[in-house]
Amino acid sequence: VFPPELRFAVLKLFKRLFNCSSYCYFDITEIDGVNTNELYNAVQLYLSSSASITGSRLSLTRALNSSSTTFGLSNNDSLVDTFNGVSVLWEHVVTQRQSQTFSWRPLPEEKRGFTLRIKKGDKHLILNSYLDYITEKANDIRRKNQERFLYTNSRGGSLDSRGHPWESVPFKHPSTFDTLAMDPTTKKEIMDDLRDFSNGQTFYQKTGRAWKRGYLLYGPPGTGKSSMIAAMANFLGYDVYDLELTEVHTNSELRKLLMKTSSKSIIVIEDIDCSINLGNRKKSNSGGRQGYDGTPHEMRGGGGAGAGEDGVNSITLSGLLNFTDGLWSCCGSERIFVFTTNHIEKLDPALLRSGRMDMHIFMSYCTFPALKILLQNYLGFSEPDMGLQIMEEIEAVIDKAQMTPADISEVLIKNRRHKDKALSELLEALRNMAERRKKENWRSAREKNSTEVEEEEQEKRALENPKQGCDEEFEESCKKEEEDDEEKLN
Ligand SMILES: Nc1ncnc2c1ncn2[C@@H]1O[C@H](COP(=O)(O)OP(=O)(O)OP(=O)(O)O)[C@@H](O)[C@H]1O
Repeated sequence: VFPPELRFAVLKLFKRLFNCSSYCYFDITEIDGVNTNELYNAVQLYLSSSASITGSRLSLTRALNSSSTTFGLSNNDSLVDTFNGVSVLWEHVVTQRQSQTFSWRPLPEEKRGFTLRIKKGDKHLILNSYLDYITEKANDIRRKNQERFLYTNSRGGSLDSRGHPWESVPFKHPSTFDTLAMDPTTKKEIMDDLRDFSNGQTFYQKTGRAWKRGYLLYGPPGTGKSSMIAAMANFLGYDVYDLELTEVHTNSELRKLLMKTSSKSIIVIEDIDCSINLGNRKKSNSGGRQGYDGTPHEMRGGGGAGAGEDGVNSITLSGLLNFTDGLWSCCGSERIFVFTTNHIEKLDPALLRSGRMDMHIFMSYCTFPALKILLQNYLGFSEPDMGLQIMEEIEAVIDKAQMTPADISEVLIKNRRHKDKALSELLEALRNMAERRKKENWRSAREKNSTEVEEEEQEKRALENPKQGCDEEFEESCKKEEEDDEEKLN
């Protein structure tokens, strides 16, 4: 007759009334104010794997695309765990959130939490060490499972059923630093830098710096920027937050998203030049550019629908920099920011200034050392194969061809069962491409030349007929004055 929530609440009340003298209770809620409570996640993971646990009813879950099954406590069920000879009781408390509850943002329909019951006499003996043990165990489990997630911000800033603004799927990108074709020295530098960063807790504490690092990956499409991010995540065992800026409409939305990211994560903004109008600076009267002044930057391509001129409703470059640099960037630790762009020349110098992005990494067209890595991975090449005559011919042409690793991979995949055919097709593709590049360079040089000649001729004409030039200038200045007057009148 009684609904389960009521039954549970009455039972809980009774239990507390009768046990109040001998037990104490600790509530670990899923959402702590605005932040996800990491202890809740740790307890959930710990309970899902602890062999010492005995429970009669467990819930089994397997995330979409995940290979592992986890079990946990069913809603409003309890189980006993033992630590250092002391028995404790865990209850998983799930209640419906009251719809009339006032909140500044939509909250999940269900309120979840764990309640830990410990005998009062045992509290001082185990509480702290038990919670430390659980956190450590949960981290071990995560590392062992290599379970990492790829998060993306939900469309239009909506929240999922658990009140998270990020949607997640298990992250299983196979790219590693071994599979990444790039200059070995740069690769080693990046790996050392990442290693130093993840082992650098004491250093960052000692120097008073936020434990975060920024990388800017730039280069033509298909040179491996996304693959590099995946390799970084796999190398460090971090989660990836793929931040779709066009779905974020205000700086405060951006801040909230950042607050909901966990530590040991890589926050990625791909194609930064397309996501936010970074070229927007104060224009002088003549239309020329002035330095960055923090004025609002509207979203490009309609992504910032509803973005207002006053900056209330739009992402600004300063907002983005606060996000990576300012106080807000420190609301978590051990975080890496990665921006990618195909057009570094379009980026605002404010983003490129030293201290903003710690490392600028150029992802170049395929070089010969990078090609060797692709050949090893795709065709199983070994050292003796590298001495083949055709390799010399390839080496001679590869830089001129300016082919991306993505294009070269395509040729190799197609012929992966026939090494010789793969190499000869590759050489042919490289030669064709080198020829095309030569023609393109020649054409653009010719265009440049003809523009220069035209300009020279114009100058010559102006010198020969100075009056005409003066008249034109005079006319131009009159026109400008008229325009200025009109503007003032308006
Ligand atoms: N440096 C590389 N090493 C190994 N594989 C690569 C490399 N670059 C590209 N590839 C291959 O090409 C595919 C596309 O590369 P990727 O998406 O990483 O390039 P990108 O630079 O991020 O391109 P875009 O700028 O278009 O997003 C990858 O799946 C990978 O197989």
